[in-house]
Amino acid sequence: MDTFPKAEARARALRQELAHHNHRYYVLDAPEISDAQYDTLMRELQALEEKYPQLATPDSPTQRVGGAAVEDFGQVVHSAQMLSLANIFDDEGLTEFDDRVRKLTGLTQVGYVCEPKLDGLAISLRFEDGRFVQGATRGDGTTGEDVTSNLRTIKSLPLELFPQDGVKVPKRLEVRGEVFIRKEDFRKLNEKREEQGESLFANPRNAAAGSLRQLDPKETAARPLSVYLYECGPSDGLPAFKTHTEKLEYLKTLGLPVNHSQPALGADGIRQRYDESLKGRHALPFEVDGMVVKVDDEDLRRRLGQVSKSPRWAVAYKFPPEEESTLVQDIGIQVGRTGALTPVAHLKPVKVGGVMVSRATLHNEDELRRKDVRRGDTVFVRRAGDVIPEIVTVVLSKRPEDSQPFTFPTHCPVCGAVAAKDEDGAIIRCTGASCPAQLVEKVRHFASRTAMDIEGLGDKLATQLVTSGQVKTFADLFALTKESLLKLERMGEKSAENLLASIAASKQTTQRRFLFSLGIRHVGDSTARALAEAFPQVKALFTASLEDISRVKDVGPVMAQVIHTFFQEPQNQATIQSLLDAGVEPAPPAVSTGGPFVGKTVVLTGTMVGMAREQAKEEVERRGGKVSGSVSRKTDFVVAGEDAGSKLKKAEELGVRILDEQAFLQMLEGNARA
Ligand SMILES: NC(=O)c1ccc[n+]([C@@H]2O[C@H](COP(=O)([O-])OP(=O)(O)OC[C@H]3O[C@@H](n4cnc5c(N)ncnc54)[C@H](O)[C@@H]3O)[C@@H](O)[C@H]2O)c1
Ligand SMILES: [Zn+2]
Repeated sequence: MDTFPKAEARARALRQELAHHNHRYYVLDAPEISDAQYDTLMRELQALEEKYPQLATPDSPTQRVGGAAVEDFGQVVHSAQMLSLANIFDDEGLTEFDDRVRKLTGLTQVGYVCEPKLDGLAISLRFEDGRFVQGATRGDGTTGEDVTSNLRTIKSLPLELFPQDGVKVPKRLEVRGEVFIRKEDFRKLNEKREEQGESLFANPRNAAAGSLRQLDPKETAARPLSVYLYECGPSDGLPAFKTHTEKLEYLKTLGLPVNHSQPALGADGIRQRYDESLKGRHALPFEVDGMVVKVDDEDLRRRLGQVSKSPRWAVAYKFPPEEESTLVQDIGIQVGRTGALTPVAHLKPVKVGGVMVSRATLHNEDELRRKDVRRGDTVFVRRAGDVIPEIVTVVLSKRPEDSQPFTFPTHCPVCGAVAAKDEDGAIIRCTGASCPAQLVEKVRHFASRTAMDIEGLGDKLATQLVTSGQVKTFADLFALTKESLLKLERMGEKSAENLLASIAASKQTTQRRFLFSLGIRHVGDSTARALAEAFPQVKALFTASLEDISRVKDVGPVMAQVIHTFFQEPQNQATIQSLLDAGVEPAPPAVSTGGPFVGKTVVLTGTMVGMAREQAKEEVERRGGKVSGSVSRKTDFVVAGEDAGSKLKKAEELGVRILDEQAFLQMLEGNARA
């Protein structure tokens, strides 16, 4: 049970806590907790003050607007107070609001307007004789900060009013609205800050506030801010508006950027608008944290008046939060199907965007390092729409003193093989050929047509074999039995027999196919061929040095490193050994010790009908010949296709032996082992 002394102590603690968060939010633009968490604290204090009215002090955060104006800026005393809005969070709150309005006005149905609640910061602008003369932040509602020079840098804000035909420029106009930053601009701004090693903004609202409240207007000019206006303050020379809608129309005729506003009749009309705007929330180019509901009729507004810090005629109907702060309990490494090691933050579970979130990906090592997320950190987590949750920023002010940067593992946490960086430098991958985390993908590749060519072993079967535990390494494929295969779902006798036959047939393979099937990163078919030629025996690669491998045709330094690491890995050596033990016989490429091309220099000219130039070259080289680009006395044969020109002529002059396509093919076939 609540007792008064306990409630009093709690209220004092809450006030202190809220004051701290107000300072971080309004003055420093660097909150430590999410808006939803702040709202929860606020509601707890409000409930206590309602229960024990003697606890409500005039300086309680429940009674006051925003935070104090920072003195570094000039101060502006508002000609009429700038208020906050009361919040509602659910349908019950909406019904209460509408009931109260109807009771106070005596109406059975009230006309409202609904507007996006822009998530930025409130400002007040003054135009005199059509010229923009002063702009201020809300501050504590009574006194704001003079940010005139900064506001001048906002491109969408006219510095001079240009009314449409027939509309008179008011003598003095005060307008109120919201400065905000578009999502796209926010993303770019944070990217730029990241590049420059500056701290990131937790969300667009803090980015907008931080950008507008710069002491140097040049800084503000570099930040892409926008502004929408939604209210008039005390002015001189304005028409008398009957409704809010009329007022907004008028502001538009003056050339001012005005917030969207839509009519809604009664609570049901509001409900419909709320559903629509909740659905349309992500399609908007700017962040909204709710919908503002306002009584449309200006006269009714005057009758309803205000309570301590908010008008009675309006309310902010908040959306479910998409951003929360929480604790990083641990950072783990996930190994994906392609072997990529992905850091994942394990979070203290928190509800974001309507679902419980306990994990957030950190994408890769670079991202982790850039954001410098550590165990024990408090972070802001976002989940907008269906997007996967992500960590936006770390709350540095809450980082534990003994915190250590996360060190990325050098070995795969699943199988223990060395983890190596991709050539593009972003992704770190496990190099283990039998790493269970990557096995499905690897088995599928192993069996594919250009690899071991095991017919019938596609993605689906590979998944079944791996998840059923029948295949833990490639070699297990050769130990499969009909009996074990029949245990798999939807596997019939016939398909099992066919599969076993095609597995058995695959044992007679070539060194090229075998090397390709191992799934070494970057080793495609042609690299496999070059490797096979240089290393006809696979086990020679276990002891090959990096230099040996670099000498292979078309193998660059990055690839050489990958290949070297692969064959050094004991796990991979074991896999290869067990494949050989299972009876796989990779035939070395045919090395020609005899035949018409050994040691001969060949020149190819003209167009051949049955074979591309590249292929003809390979065929000659495979038979121990050399292909040269020009004809000389050292040339042994010239192969002349159709339309052969000067090279053919030269060969004739020099008396070099000339082959037409037909003769060339016959010579190839005479020594035609692939
Ligand atoms: N995370 C934190 O630490 C922390 C600290 C303090 C405040 N806050 C957040 O700020 C809120 C309180 O701030 P507040 O007093 O500015 O109230 P508010 O932001 O909930 O609502 C009032 C404000 O809404 C804005 N607004 C946007 N669109 C509008 C429209 N179409 N018509 C009228 N006004 C519109 C105006 O700036 C107005 O001042 C809290 O509920 C919380 O969400 C968070
Ligand atoms: Zn692994």
